[in-house]
Amino acid sequence: MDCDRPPVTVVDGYVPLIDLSSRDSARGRAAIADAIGGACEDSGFFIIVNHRVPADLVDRMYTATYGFFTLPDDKKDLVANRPGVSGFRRMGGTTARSIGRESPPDLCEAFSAHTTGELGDEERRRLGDQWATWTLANIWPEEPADFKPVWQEYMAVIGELSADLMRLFALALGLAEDFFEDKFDHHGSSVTVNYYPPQLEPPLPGQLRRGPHTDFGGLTVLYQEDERGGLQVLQGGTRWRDVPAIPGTFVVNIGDLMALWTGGRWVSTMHRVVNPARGDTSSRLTIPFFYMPNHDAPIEPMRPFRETRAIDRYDTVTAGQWMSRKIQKLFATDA
Ligand SMILES: O=C(O)CCC(=O)C(=O)O
Ligand SMILES: [Fe+2]
Repeated sequence: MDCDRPPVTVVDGYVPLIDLSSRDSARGRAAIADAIGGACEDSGFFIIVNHRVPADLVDRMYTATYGFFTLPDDKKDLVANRPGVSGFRRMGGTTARSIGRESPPDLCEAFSAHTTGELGDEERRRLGDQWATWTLANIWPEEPADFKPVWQEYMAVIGELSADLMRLFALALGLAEDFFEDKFDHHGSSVTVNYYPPQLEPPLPGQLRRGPHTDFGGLTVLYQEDERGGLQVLQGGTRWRDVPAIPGTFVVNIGDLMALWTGGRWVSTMHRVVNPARGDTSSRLTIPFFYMPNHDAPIEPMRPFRETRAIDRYDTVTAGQWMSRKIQKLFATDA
């Protein structure tokens, strides 16, 4: 790309499309960082194109994951999440509870694995003493046969992309590019896939595919199935905007910890996934990679932002405590 051309294309005025192709040159990085900074102050959401994640890897990840979710339930239950392991959940939780709202459970199945999930028991025990998903061992299905290697490859590649996005975030905030490196050098990120099954029955009142929430961590890189939208992001506290599903792109949004670190200058925006129109019985699969900082990273606003407005920290001190509190609410079986 010509670095003099702005790297942003406005798709809908709220969630811009940012072209990452010039990210090898200092000039290109500065222009991209500028576009990212604008988006993160406004909506906290943007879409990336020319991200260099091989299309073939995304295809293999989609195919293996879709293959798993469309197995019979008894096969999926072989790798059901249980104490000490991640894995399959028939119900993806009640996401609205993470923001203190009550609703029927989300119409969603989920499968999770963590970047720390392959460590030995002893090493995982050292990742904090609170209940935490990133201390869970991964559990893998035998079918489809390539599920585990494809997920591992995908997590490594999107982890690298996320680390570079954090370097661009640092530039956007006027910080040294490596500013966030020591906050993510033993990160416990996860892929928690959402499979939204065909809706053969009408949803209950107030029931969504995923209820309103903000993401908890540093940033999220989301693959959404082409042309089957549903993701909406809140604008101005009242207006839900559709996030376009554009083939070959990822949606990136920042999580609560970026908002906390920047003293609220960047926004972690509420989003949700709405149901398809009645009679539309298509399923939808999305693959979010949640880039979570080290569990022991502090969460007070970073030095340049200490004087900006205070935000609710739930009196938590570390990133791990914050994320653990949020995740527990989401999966609580009673409020
Ligand atoms: O499925 C989607 O489009 C988004 C899901 C989401 O917001 C999440 O998993 O945090
Ligand atoms: Fe989300």
